[in-house]
Amino acid sequence: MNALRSFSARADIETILAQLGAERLDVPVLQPADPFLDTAGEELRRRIFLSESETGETLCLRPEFTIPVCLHHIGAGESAPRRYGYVGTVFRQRRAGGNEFLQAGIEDIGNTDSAPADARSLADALAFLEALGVSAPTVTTLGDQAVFNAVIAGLGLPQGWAVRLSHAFGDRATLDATLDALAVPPPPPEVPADILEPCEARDRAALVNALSMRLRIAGLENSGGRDADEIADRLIARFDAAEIAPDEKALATLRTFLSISAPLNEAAGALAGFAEAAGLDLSDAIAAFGARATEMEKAGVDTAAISYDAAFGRALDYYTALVYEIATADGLVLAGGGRYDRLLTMLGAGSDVPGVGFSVWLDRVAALTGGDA
Ligand SMILES: N[C@@H](Cc1c[nH]c[nH+]1)C(=O)O
Repeated sequence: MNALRSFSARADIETILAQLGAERLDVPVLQPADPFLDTAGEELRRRIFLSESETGETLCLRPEFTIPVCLHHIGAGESAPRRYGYVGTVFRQRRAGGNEFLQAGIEDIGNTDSAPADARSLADALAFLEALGVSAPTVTTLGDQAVFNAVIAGLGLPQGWAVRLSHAFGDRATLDATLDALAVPPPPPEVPADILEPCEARDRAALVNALSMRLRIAGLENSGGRDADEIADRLIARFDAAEIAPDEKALATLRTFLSISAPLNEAAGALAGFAEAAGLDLSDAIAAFGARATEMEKAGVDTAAISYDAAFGRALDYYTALVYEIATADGLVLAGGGRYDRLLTMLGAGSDVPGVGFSVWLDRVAALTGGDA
């Protein structure tokens, strides 16, 4: 596998990146950890290799490229759209197998014409795999966080639940657990009387006082743990959650939505049928979805061969709309990507900057093609 890191392998990738119209960008292996911890979500957070600088800054070995590429774009003060291409090692802790993986990809940042940019991203990912010599049939699965969010908004679920569900999208087990919890709200936490009273009254100031007193008595104040404010917010959220009556109809509608699966060229119709039956106005989300599928066709993508799965998401928190993966017939993911329209603002951009991109897992491709990537 050492051959994967060889110069000739990288030179091939650079040719492919250039052919796909991306400019090559190198980003440091050692990155500030906070941007990943804040924006990438739980699944990646668990896998990050953390370290600390002499000055106390928390650093990490880059676990992926999208965030460092966005940070570069912001830091360089770019205002024009750019297409960045990259190749290099990413580091993720795994219980079994290796911890270092070779990735290459393209991030298309600042292009406000979303539908064609999305289409180009998927077409590029497919072309990338073909250029690497992947000839076995692949399976492309597509999901859409924006459609999911529109359904949640249309169902009028309480804000706290909407946020939880939106975060859970991309992780089927967490999503199912959240749906189950929504059906049977958890009982309120058991707390002593001096805490219970302000909780039930939702008297936040009194609750913070009572909690501060207990922390002080226990000698825990300012011990670097969660402080009274944060504990108060969590307690109030748990009391709120316990009081929300389960809305069975909304839940059933949500489950029906999550079971929708159709070839991409029929998916807008399937979504429209669902929206009508459920009495939801999803017209904006469906129009954007349909326009994107049309652009994909124009870009030469066989949309009849792509599966839209309403429950499909990726386990990274920064996606806002399109998500997709290209896998082998037996489910090994070779490439994945999607749109992240809020990520650059979260990372410090002064105005809205849209982005879409994908990464290819070169080690897996090499194992498949028998080549050295
Ligand atoms: N960085 C993502 C893939 C991606 C690139 N751009 C958008 N998404 C990953 O490692 O899975």
